[in-house]
Amino acid sequence: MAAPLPGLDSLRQQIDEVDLQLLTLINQRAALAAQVAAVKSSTLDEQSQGSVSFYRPEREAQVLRNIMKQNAGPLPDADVARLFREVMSACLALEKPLRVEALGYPGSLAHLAALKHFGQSIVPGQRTVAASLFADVESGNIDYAVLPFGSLLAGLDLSLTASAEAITENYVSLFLQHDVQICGEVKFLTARADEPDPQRGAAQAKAAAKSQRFIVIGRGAVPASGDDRSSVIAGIADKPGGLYHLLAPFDALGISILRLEAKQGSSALVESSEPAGEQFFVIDFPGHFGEERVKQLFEALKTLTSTFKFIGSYPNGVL
Ligand SMILES: O=C(O)C(=O)C[C@]1(C(=O)O)C=C[C@@H](O)C=C1
Repeated sequence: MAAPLPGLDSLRQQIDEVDLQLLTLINQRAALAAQVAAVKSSTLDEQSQGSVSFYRPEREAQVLRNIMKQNAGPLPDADVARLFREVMSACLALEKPLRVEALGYPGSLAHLAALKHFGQSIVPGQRTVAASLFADVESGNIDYAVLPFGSLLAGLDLSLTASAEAITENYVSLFLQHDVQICGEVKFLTARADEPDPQRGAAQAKAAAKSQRFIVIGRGAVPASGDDRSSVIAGIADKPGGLYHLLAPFDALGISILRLEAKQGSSALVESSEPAGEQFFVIDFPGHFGEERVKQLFEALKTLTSTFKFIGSYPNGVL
């Protein structure tokens, strides 16, 4: 015969006890984070060129990956990661509340992506013009911005995100004009690949699920997290074989390409100084700018391009 189930009152009493332990532990953690802040403030951070970076995306990615790796259940990895995401968000807010703005209206996907990436304890904002976000991140008016990026733009539900005018603004020219870097990516699955919408079919649902990607832009480089990707903008003369030659160093150095996006009609994108007929590519690949192989790649790409801009090494999205 099965052992009798414990009574409801006894179980709730145990939950109360565990909650108190959690409360103590969470506050212990917050007090440690406050000490980290004091240490950071007392040592100028080279990465941030003189100002203190309280937000450390590489460390946050490591913390969340570790939690997911150690998780023995019964809570699923994604749920524990979300809970720890919020704990870290509150700890960081104690160090310094971050001002994070999203490209989109309140409740837009970009806004939700900002909360997903940074947690609820940020000072959120949103706007519909990408250019002002780039300028304000660069000047320090805001700490970070979250923007839809890449092939996402094509399939995005405009009503959920921002005006068509805002999202078709060209990020390539903005990255070339402003000293900002990608410091994180947020994958946002609006349609789950395993639950296809019968109206659209499994293949489209999968494609849609994959396409929802946002980037976080900030100032300064992000140290390696151990599982990183990098992005560059490469401008080449728009002629046959150009892309073939551009990709040769990736092959030679054994670096795979995670994403390649062409920006056509580029002569109109960047203000007058650009040669007519230049074609831009945004290329994502695995690795961090501090790795020897990636340094060699950059040297090779510089010799093959009319415009070359490194736009960030950042942790592969965890949540
Ligand atoms: O490790 C740090 O640098 C911290 O500031 C602590 C902490 C955390 O709560 O774990 C908080 C904010 C950072 O973004 C990363 C991690």
